[in-house]
Amino acid sequence: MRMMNGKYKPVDVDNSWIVPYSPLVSKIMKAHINLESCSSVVAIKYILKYIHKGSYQAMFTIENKKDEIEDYQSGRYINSNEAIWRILGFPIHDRYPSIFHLSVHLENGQRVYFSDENIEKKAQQPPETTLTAYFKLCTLDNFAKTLFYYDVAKYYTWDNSSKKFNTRRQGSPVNGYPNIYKTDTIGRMYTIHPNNPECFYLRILLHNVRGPTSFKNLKSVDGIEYDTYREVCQKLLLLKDDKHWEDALSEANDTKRSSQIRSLFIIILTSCVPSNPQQLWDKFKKNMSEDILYRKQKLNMCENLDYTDEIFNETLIIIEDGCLLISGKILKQWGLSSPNRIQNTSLPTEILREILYNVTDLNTHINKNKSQLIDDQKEAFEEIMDIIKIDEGSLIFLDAPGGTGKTFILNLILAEIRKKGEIALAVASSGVAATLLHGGRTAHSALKLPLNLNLTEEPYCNIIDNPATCKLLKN
Ligand SMILES: Nc1ncnc2c1ncn2[C@@H]1O[C@H](COP(=O)(O)OP(=O)(O)OP(=O)(O)O)[C@@H](O)[C@H]1O
Repeated sequence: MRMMNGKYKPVDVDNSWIVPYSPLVSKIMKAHINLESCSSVVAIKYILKYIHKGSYQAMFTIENKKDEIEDYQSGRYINSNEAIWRILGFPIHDRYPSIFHLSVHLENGQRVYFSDENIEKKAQQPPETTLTAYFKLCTLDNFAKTLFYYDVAKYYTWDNSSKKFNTRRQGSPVNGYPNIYKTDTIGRMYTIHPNNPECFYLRILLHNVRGPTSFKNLKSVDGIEYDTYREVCQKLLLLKDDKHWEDALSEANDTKRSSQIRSLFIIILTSCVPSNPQQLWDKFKKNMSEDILYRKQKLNMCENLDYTDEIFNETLIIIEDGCLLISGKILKQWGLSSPNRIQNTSLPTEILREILYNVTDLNTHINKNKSQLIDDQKEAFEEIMDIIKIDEGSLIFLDAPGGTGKTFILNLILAEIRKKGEIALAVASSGVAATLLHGGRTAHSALKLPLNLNLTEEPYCNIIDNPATCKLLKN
């Protein structure tokens, strides 16, 4: 009976259901054998499938789970292919050529396992790794000096107990070096992700520098020692240029705002492994700082204010904050100079506003107006300048009838002081008066004078404890 569409259907069983038995063939082959003639296209199945179909699958349970031998024997399923493979004694598995793993780490950056008992000893003398042993080998062995790190396993074996490389005793001899034998062993350095930049560049150097004797030695090229492995890679022209990143930033510069260019730079730094971030920064720092410059120009009411180190420093702080957020790394780890965060807090716009005058403009102003001074003005101007030069501090009252040139002299004095990069705080009692003085502000604003003296018993200037304000007033 056979199930079809939910119903049993009767099946006729005839001779075709019986495996044919041929006594003659069985006798010739000395085995029970079943011969079938395949005359249709279905034969292809027998030719291709049965040779490759491999083991059958089986489900089974293991009662005594603690007995590993029993588990193995009960669970092992040997199919015909595997059985014949074993009967004929073919190798079960093979690995060729052998692979030897080589550690890559920064100086004192190797992994050290320690316990409470041996922690001090391990700290004083960390165990050798294949890398430090390779450096030692290159110091002592002339042949090793000719090798790249990845080649060392071909000629030397690693003694794990003494943690050092020994010359091989078997293999093919090497011309010119008696007692050195070569094998096919492949040395594989562990992969280092570019997010670990210095180690990544160290690995590149190990692939390209023969016989280094120390970490320090790897950092030296033509007798010059560099600070970072990245610089050495650049010096040896091992890194690709950053043209495509330059193009990306240039393109962004055509259409994007400064903050967006900064974001792109942050992404390039954290995800794209640029070869020379410093060069990218130098090229695009102005584009990335435009909004900050604009803000400072507005704040200082000075359109001539140009890019300064403080502005770039502020940009770098924003970029570093972005990098920290994405990858937890500071700019120094990409070979960029670290922003000065202290400087940023102690040199705010308050001081910048007073020192960032355009010297050319000031000189033009002085040259134009100084020669116009009349005798009285000249006398007053020179006397005041002399007092300022003595630098002992004093109170000077300049009084004259209205419209006789007091403000004219004051602006000249301000320009004379400011052109030397010194601070001259110009204040006036009213906003209108303040606009007449170059860079003028109201005294109430600059000195935080109390607005209504009648309201407080002991009036005082509300200057908060800010080093920048103190410095400004002191100067
Ligand atoms: N030596 C000079 N040469 C050319 N122009 C001058 C000279 N001195 C003053 N002036 C001009 O005279 C005008 C009045 O000068 P200023 O405003 O300095 O006078 P003031 O004494 O400050 O006036 P007030 O008391 O009303 O504030 C200004 O336009 C100024 O440029």
